[in-house]
Amino acid sequence: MVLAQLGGSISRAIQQMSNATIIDEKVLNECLNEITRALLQSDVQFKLVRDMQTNIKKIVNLDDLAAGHNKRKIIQQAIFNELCKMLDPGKPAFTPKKGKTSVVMFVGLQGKLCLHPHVGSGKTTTCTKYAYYHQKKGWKPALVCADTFRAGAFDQLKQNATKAKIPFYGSYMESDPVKIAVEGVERFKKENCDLIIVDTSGRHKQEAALFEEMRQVSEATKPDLVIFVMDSSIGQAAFDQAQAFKQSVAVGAVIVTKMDGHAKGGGALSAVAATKSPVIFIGTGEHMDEFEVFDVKPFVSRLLGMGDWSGFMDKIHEVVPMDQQPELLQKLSEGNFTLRIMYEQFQNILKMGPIGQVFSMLPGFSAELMPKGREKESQAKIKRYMTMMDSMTNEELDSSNPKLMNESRMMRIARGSGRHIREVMEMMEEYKRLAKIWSKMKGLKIPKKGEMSALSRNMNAQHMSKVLPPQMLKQIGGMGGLQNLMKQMGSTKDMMGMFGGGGDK
Ligand SMILES: Nc1nc2c(ncn2[C@@H]2O[C@H](COP(=O)(O)OP(=O)(O)OP(=O)(O)O)[C@@H](O)[C@H]2O)c(=O)[nH]1
Repeated sequence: MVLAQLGGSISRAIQQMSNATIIDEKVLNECLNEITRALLQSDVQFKLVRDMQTNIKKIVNLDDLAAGHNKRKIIQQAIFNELCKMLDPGKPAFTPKKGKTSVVMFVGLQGKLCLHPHVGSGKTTTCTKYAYYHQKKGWKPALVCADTFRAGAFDQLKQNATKAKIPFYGSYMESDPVKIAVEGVERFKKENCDLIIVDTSGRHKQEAALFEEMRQVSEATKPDLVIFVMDSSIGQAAFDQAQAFKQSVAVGAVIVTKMDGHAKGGGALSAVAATKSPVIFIGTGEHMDEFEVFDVKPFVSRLLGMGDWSGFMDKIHEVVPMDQQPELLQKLSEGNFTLRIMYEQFQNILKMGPIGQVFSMLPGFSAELMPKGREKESQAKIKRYMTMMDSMTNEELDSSNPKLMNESRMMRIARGSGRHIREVMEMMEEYKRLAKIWSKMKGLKIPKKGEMSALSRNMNAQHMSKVLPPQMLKQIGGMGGLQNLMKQMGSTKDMMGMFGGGGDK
């Protein structure tokens, strides 16, 4: 079961429970059993699932709930909290500091239980993604290839590093991974790199030999952080594998790769439990920038189909150039999504990568504009749209009234750009679709980065109702239910917490 399906099953179970006129023990048990089934099917370890069920039952004591309490809300919140707890080991991972040298060692198994035994966990790719992510933020990362077992590992790292313009170290001749690791770390310390990343072997003749090698590399390089890289498709094997690494080296964080694939994602939860370390990033594709910071609450919100405002805002900050941000956010909060804004955003997309990532974070919105695996086609489409928009007048670009674009205007644009009128119409449909989504931002106070709580303070039920997916709103009991809920919760901040946007970052 893919994670999205897991989310769907859980949401359905909650929905079914909410439809019941009276929520008694039987209804609660049915709901919990449904959720348990979904989690087990997603490869979450049995013990974790059982504990979660017990905990929810403990928190939600139906008899104790005085009449008038919102049982649904309590149960829903309990499920949300328990899922968060599963993914949050309670202590944050070591975070390297810019300008201060840190050594980060990556470990992970090739994964003989993977669907494709010849494919690695994605460790080497992830090392580069991690380096690239930090480099974009002004760090001076460097890559060391201490995988001497797999022929081609150094070439792969070299290729990736060269593409991203990140210094690297490795050897075709030397067969001692410890020696290479130490030399590489020494060299980059001298060169004042602040993030020295050591990639290690993922396969060996025997697993015991691999773990011993990890122990030696770790002892010799004294990493500040050891990151366990796990393929999201390893399933139930995740717990044992993660635990085996934890016993050899001090794993401090987890990165789950291939979250874009068709794998069951539940193993991630098990890896967290086995290593008592948080997931810090997830890999969402083969490209360098398909790498996302992992935050528990927004993730669970997204999992439950509740949308992820904070991730969305972060993406805006990442994708839109700094100097354009205030202006764009201002325009959006006025609700005027013009063709010119669309044009400017297309420019950003072409510069920065798929906006599908951004839109997929909006509540109830899937990445239709840039479907996964069809990025090239989508880019060509965007370029085509931009050529057509180049033939538009300022009046047309700055209007937010789609009625302005009558047939004769569209004919002129088609002629001017050498495209068919059908294509201009298609673009206008795309514009209307985007405008509709962005119009939900109208009147919304947009926070600066790091001011998420400002957003929540300024959210009222009206805004909330606009951005929540309709099925969710129904589940809460429509506008009235939402207002009640917000009153009961005292502040909208808690509400946003529940929907994934709460708290300062
Ligand atoms: N779809 C998808 N593919 C990924 C992701 N991360 C890595 N890959 C692909 O997975 C394959 C294996 O990645 P590698 O980085 O070579 O794996 P490795 O773990 O270093 O391999 P070993 O050294 O053998 O352990 C490559 O084809 C990568 O492009 C991801 O997040 N999504």
